[in-house]
Amino acid sequence: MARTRRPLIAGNWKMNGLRADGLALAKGVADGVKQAGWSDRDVLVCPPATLVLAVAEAVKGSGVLVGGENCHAKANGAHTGEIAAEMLHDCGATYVIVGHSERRADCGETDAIVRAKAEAAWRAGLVPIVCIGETLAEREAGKTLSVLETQLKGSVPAGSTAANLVVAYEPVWAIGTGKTPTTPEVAAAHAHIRKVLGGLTGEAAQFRLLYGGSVKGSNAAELLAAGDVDGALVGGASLKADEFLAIAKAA
Ligand SMILES: O=C(CO)COP(=O)(O)O
Repeated sequence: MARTRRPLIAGNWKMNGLRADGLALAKGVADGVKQAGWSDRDVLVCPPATLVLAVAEAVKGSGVLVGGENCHAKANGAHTGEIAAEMLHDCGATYVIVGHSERRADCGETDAIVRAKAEAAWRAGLVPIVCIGETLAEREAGKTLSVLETQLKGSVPAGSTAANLVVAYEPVWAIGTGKTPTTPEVAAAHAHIRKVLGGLTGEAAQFRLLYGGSVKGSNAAELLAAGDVDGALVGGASLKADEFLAIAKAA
């Protein structure tokens, strides 16, 4: 299929992976990507912070990109346990996920905090992947599109372009549940996201919009073919090299 936007398949490993497993997974992905020789899509792995440096070294030369799962808004300072975007960049990352719903829920991250983190990513030379998505209660109340719009307006900084920012639509109720929206529902959400981004930035057509939430090898082709979907943000299925590669192949 002719695409105007370069697909991005991103794996979010979440809080999974000790060194041996993480390195084996990274090598498996790197070998598969090298063998496939893709020049028409990006494959990104986002390991826990403890593995960013080792994974970046393990995938060097394969074309696989590396990202962080989160960053702090500040470049340094008295923030015990936090990780600056500059530190991720220093370890070989080129992307960072910000505003994942697990962090919004677990750590109370607001749209304003997410926006500050996206700006921090730019400061460090990283591309932020800004996550948005409705809860089941919001979907059932018919509020999906308005929730996405509010999150976008609050989380996407001024100065965002298709080259410096990616948006991931992850319905909270689809994460880790095996449930997914229907293809028309995904397409409707992505069309709305693109429209809102157009209003915010004036250049919506080229933005890469990822779908995330229970993406697997078996449903990737269908989800990736939905209108305005330019890739996937994959959780559980990114922990198996073969399955993650199958998803990347479907892009
Ligand atoms: O949260 C996700 C990716 O960021 C999706 O997780 P699952 O693919 O495990 O549903």
